[in-house]
Amino acid sequence: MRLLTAAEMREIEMAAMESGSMSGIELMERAGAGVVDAILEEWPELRHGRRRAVVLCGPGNNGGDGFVVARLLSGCRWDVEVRLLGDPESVTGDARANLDRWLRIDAIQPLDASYDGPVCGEGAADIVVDALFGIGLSRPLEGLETLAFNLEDFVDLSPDGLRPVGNFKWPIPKVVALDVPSSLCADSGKVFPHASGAASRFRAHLTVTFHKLKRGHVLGVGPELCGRVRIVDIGLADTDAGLPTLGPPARGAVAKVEGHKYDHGHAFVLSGGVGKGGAARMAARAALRVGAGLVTLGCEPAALTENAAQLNAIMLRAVTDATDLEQVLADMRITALGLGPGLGLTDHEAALLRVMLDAGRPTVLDADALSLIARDDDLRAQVHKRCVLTPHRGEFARLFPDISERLDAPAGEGATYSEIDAARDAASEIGATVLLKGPATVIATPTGRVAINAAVYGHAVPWLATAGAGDVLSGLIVGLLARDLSPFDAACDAAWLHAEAAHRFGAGLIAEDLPDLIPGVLASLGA
Ligand SMILES: NC(=O)C1=CN([C@@H]2O[C@H](COP(=O)(O)OP(=O)(O)OC[C@H]3O[C@@H](n4cnc5c(N)ncnc54)[C@H](OP(=O)(O)O)[C@@H]3O)[C@@H](O)[C@H]2O)[C@@H](O)CC1
Ligand SMILES: Nc1ncnc2c1ncn2[C@@H]1O[C@H](COP(=O)(O)OP(=O)(O)O)[C@@H](O)[C@H]1O
Ligand SMILES: [K+]
Repeated sequence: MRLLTAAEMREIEMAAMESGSMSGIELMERAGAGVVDAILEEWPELRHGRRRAVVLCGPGNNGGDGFVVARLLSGCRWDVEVRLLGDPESVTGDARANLDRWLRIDAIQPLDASYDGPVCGEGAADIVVDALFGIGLSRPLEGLETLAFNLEDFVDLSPDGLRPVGNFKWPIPKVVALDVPSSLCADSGKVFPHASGAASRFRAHLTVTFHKLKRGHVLGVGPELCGRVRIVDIGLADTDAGLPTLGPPARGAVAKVEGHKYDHGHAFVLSGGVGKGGAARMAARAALRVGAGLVTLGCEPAALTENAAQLNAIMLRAVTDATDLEQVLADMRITALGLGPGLGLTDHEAALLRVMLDAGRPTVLDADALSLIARDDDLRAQVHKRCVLTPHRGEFARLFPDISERLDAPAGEGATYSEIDAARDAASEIGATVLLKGPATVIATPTGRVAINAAVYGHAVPWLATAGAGDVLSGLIVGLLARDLSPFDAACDAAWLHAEAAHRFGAGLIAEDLPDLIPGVLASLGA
């Protein structure tokens, strides 16, 4: 799956039109027809009976698609009301041609403060089509602040899809967004606010997009606002434009074909103190499950008994202080390091972190290790290019406050800053691979390589929002680093394996389940 920016989509469209293989009007017709098919596939019951649609059209080509949808639904004997935002005279080009075709069928109504909105109750629409703005939206919304209704209200998550009105419960009109819900930035998954400061957003039950997904469908609040997404083929050539989302690791990257255990690397995971070892134990187990030949957990002497009671295949090593840790790491057969989960935040842990970074080996920095780095410039300066940092958004904000501020700002004028930009800038600033966690996890290197694991829509794994899931991810990366994968490949493959394992398990997942799901995932890759 490839994610396009709005500019990439326009380039593809322009190339098709310039080559003469497709005209703009043909593309618009295919887009509108694809939307109608998608609606009827999504809700087959709408194929029967006299149905009603309200189509909200904007002044550009997104509105043009809306006029096509209105015409085609009307051709299916639907009652269709078209509402246009702005002056009809300002509609030009292919959208104008389709507005004119619609005007030969019926009149249009203005979409302004005089309109109360699609009703919910008797005479309500079955479908509300949001064709106001698509990929052309590039600044805060104008002209919509006076609307008396809020489309977000229609996307009611009530399980029966009904809303009480008076003494009755009525079906809620289904909101279908064309290309993107109309306040969503197609490049970043952020929301454009209203120029007036009004807070309402457009949200849909179903978003129908064209040719390929756009970045905004996957990033930020995109998945929340889009509902479900369908992609319509409008006959544009398949190119290698866009950012590919991660797929399964190649068998060669994860299979164990031959060799001694030391040929598959030795991972060393540093644990927290007494009663704090659970997170590191889960990370160590994940490292072993993903194929590291050996895994050793280092802990303070007082925590040895507790850890020994829980571990068998994972070796234990007491680590008293920084000098002792230096001796452990003098063993060059230790090929990857991991620390942070449950580690602690005192000077003692800071000293251990310094030794781990000094070792210069592939190292995963997670959780408390990230917080230690965020508050100590000397430690931060020791981060090197063989490190992988795995912050969630809170840790990211502590580590990269300026970048985080840009990321949190709403969409404004011009290019909008996304998690992709943020991860890339963070990796460049700190000189190491950064994996920014979330439903869409972004991995970036200091040289500008970037990848995204999109656990959204059909691949959504909300059950990963569970304590310790991130600790397991860090362990998977340590295991793959120990096996000599590059920081970027280890982070990418681990992110995919982690989400895939969670997806297979589904509801009820807890972090402890995750390492033991890895063999099933590896087996299906032929490893
Ligand atoms: N590309 C393709 O291959 C295909 C594209 N197709 C369709 O075209 C869509 C893109 O169309 P588009 O480029 O005309 O942009 P669109 O989203 O309609 O918005 C632009 C209009 O909105 C206005 N406007 C902008 N911001 C505003 C604001 N904040 N507040 C108020 N107004 C604002 C802006 O005005 P202006 O900036 O010129 O003042 C302009 O009039 C795409 O999403 C898809 O649906 C399909 O037909 C299939 C093939
Ligand atoms: N809703 C979600 N969809 C997909 N992945 C998620 C979701 N919520 C959390 N995750 C993933 O679960 C992990 C949680 O990590 P983290 O926030 O560090 O938790 P913890 O510190 O408890 O281990 C990350 O890999 C993140 O990408
Ligand atoms: K739209």
